[in-house]
Amino acid sequence: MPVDCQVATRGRCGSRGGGQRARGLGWAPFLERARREEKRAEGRRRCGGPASPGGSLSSGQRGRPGTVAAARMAACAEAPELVYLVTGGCGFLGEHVVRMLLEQEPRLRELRVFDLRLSPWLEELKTGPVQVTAIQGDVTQAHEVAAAVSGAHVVIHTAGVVDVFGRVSPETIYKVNVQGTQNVIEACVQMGTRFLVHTSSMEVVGPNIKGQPFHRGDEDTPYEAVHKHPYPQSKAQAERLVLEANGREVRGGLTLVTCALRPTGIYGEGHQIMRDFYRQGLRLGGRLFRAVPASVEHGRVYVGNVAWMHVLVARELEQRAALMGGQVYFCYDQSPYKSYEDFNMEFLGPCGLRLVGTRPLLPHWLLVLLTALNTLLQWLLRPLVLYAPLLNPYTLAMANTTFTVSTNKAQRHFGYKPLFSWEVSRARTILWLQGKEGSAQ
Ligand SMILES: NC(=O)c1ccc[n+]([C@@H]2O[C@H](COP(=O)([O-])OP(=O)(O)OC[C@H]3O[C@@H](n4cnc5c(N)ncnc54)[C@H](O)[C@@H]3O)[C@@H](O)[C@H]2O)c1
Ligand SMILES: CC(C)CCC[C@@H](C)[C@H]1CC[C@H]2[C@@H]3[C@H](O)C=C4C[C@@H](O)CC[C@]4(C)[C@H]3CC[C@]12C
Repeated sequence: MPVDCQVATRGRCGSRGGGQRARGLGWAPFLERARREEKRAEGRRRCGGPASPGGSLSSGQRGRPGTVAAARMAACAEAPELVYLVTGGCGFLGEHVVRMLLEQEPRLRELRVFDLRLSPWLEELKTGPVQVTAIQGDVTQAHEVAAAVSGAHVVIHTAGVVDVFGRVSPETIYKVNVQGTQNVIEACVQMGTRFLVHTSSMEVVGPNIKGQPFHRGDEDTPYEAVHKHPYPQSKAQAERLVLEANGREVRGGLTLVTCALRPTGIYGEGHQIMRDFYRQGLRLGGRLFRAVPASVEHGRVYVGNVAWMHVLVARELEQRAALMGGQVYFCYDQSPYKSYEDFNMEFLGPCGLRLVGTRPLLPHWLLVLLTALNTLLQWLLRPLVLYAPLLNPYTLAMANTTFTVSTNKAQRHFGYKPLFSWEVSRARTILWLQGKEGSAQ
């Protein structure tokens, strides 16, 4: 249920600037409510009033950074005001999607952020021109999802359990990732919400259990997608549900338009595994030891670009429903193709760490033995303590198997171009790692 709801004092049709990051919530509630009502009325006068969820989205602003104010003005002149729901909006990716929407979607009236655990940074967003509604809820609870979806024009479903370390039971992974996604679909159908963007994963494709390489493949590259691990299995099942739901009739008689995005390994501000490697390196006296060959390429993509792609897809889904509905898109940008460890060193190096060895220090068979030992320990210790190291048979196979994408499908279908260059993505990630800057906690 909505636990809070706030509209800021600036007109929704006015310039946005960087105002979303402003702090300070010291207004008296009644004064704020009055201003809110006044602004709403003004917005309605200037923008022609809100539309129903089943109504038209009226596309148009294929916004690039810096054009938001103009786009907002233009949007207000003709478009309805939109309500977006982001599930998992307090997660690593979710936070970036939320911030990106506030910066880059000029037609936004209300942004609902739905998550199991709400983050404190949501507070600062409530001082901007868009109504940010924080909803503490669980995607496995159909009624909670339905209540959150009710009245939304677009749902961006990023919520999920991301676990390849054995921290979460397979049952929970399935319940959240598959049943949760089904609940989101059913809520859209019941509530008449037409546009659903789902965060899938490259792991829906691979690496597969045979460890076959996928070298700069695209969405049509043939690959034997066979999984045993609960996480990729659940993501594959969820993606299938989303794609199959495309074209279903929603309340009001219109059809549901769905789309799935498949990021490769995401990095950027808020990436906890990167931080874990950083801390581990510091503990080891500023060194990390190479474990996988430098020749293995592992696909990575900057979180800001993944968020940007979500925002663009959501924006373009209506106008290009016939083309984009039921489609999958890999998330890509200009991040270089490198091994998992060499890529991490792009950030950890400038933070003072060193990767020791030009070749893996331990022979592969020993690493495999270590992963087996970790699996055994995890099982033995389970009744007493959760032992979930980074290295297990699955993560070793992932790091050891070339899996990179090279595609321009998103560009062809909806004009996607990365918003952040590799240099900027790298610099922002380094600053965050050093604790100097960055939105994600
Ligand atoms: N991190 C990656 O490298 C990566 C790569 C490809 C795809 N993805 C996908 O992107 C999405 C987001 O991943 P992330 O890395 O940001 O993970 P994350 O764990 O940081 O974020 C997931 C969010 O979902 C929320 N959530 C979990 N269970 C929930 C429930 N039952 N109800 C409501 N909210 C719930 C969590 O509280 C969290 O805020 C996931 O669907 C994941 O499969 C991630
Ligand atoms: C040096 C290695 C042997 C140490 C182990 C690295 C391991 C923890 C890394 C390697 C690959 C990583 C995954 C990959 O980037 C892609 C995804 C897809 C996404 O949907 C969820 C995250 C995940 C699984 C990364 C998790 C961490 C992995 C396994």
